[in-house]
Amino acid sequence: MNIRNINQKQYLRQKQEHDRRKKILSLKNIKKISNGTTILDDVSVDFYESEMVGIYGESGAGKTSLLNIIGCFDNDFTGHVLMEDINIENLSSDQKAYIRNKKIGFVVQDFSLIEEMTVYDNVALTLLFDKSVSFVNIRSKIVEALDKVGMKKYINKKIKLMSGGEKQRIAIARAIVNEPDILIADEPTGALDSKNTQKIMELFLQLNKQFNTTVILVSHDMNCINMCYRKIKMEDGHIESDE
Ligand SMILES: Nc1ncnc2c1ncn2[C@@H]1O[C@H](COP(=O)(O)OP(=O)(O)OP(=O)(O)O)[C@@H](O)[C@H]1O
Repeated sequence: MNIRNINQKQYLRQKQEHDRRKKILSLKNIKKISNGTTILDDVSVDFYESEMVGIYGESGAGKTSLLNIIGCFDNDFTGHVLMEDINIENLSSDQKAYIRNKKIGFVVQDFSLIEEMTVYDNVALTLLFDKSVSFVNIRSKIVEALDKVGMKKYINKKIKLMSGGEKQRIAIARAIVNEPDILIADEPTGALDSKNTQKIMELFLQLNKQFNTTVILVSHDMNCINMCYRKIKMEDGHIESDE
C-alpha cells in the first residue's frame, strides 16, 4: 500500500469521525450593524462537541463581536443562534442566563478576577446564582475545578498575590466550575509572556481532550492558533476561511 492510499484512508477516517460528532452550536446568517457600520456580515458557522477552534484575523475583523454572540452576551443582531437545535432568541432572559451559566464558560485577556478576594471566593462567584448547586457541593466543585487547572494548593491565596499565568488559570477554573460544554476565550494569553502562553494553551488542549470541552478561542498569536485543530480566519466581519 503506498503512502497516498494511507493518507486517503486516514483522511476518510477523520472525516467520518468529524461527521459523526454532535453539532452543539449553529450560527445562521448573523448580521450585526452598529451606528450604520456593518460589524458582522452574514456569518454562518457550526461548532461541534470536543472541538478546539482558533479564530484569528486583523484588528476590527469582528472576532470579539462574534464571541459575544456565541456567549449569549449580545442580543443586538439579526440571524439565528441555535444551541443543540434550540433557537436562543425564543428563550426568556432567565433561560438565556441559565445557558450562559451552565453551558458556556468565558475567559478574557485581563482575567476579570477580584484582586482583594481569595481564589476560592473568585471561583465561587460563578456558583453563587446557580440554584441547582447545593451549598454542600460548592466546595467540592471548586476544589475539582482548581485541581483541573493545577491550582488546588492556592485555594486560600489572594488573587493580588498571584502571577499573570496563575491568575489566568484561576480565571479558567472559574469558567469551568460548572462543567460547561463550551469554553470561550477572548485573547486568553494576550497579557502573558511566551512561557505562560504555552502553558495556558496546553491547559486548553488538556481540557479539550480530557473532558471533551469544546474550546473556541480568539487570538492574535499564530502560535496559539496553530495549536488548534480548526482555524477560522475573519476579515471585515465575515469568515474568510475555515479549515
Ligand atoms: N458596540 C459597538 N458599537 C460600534 N462599533 C463597534 C461596537 N463593538 C465593536 N465595534 C466595531 O466593530 C468592529 C469589530 O470589532 P471587534 O472588537 O469585534 O473586532 P476584533 O476582530 O475583535 O478586533 P480586535 O482584534 O482589535 O479585538 C470594529 O470596527 C469595532 O470598532
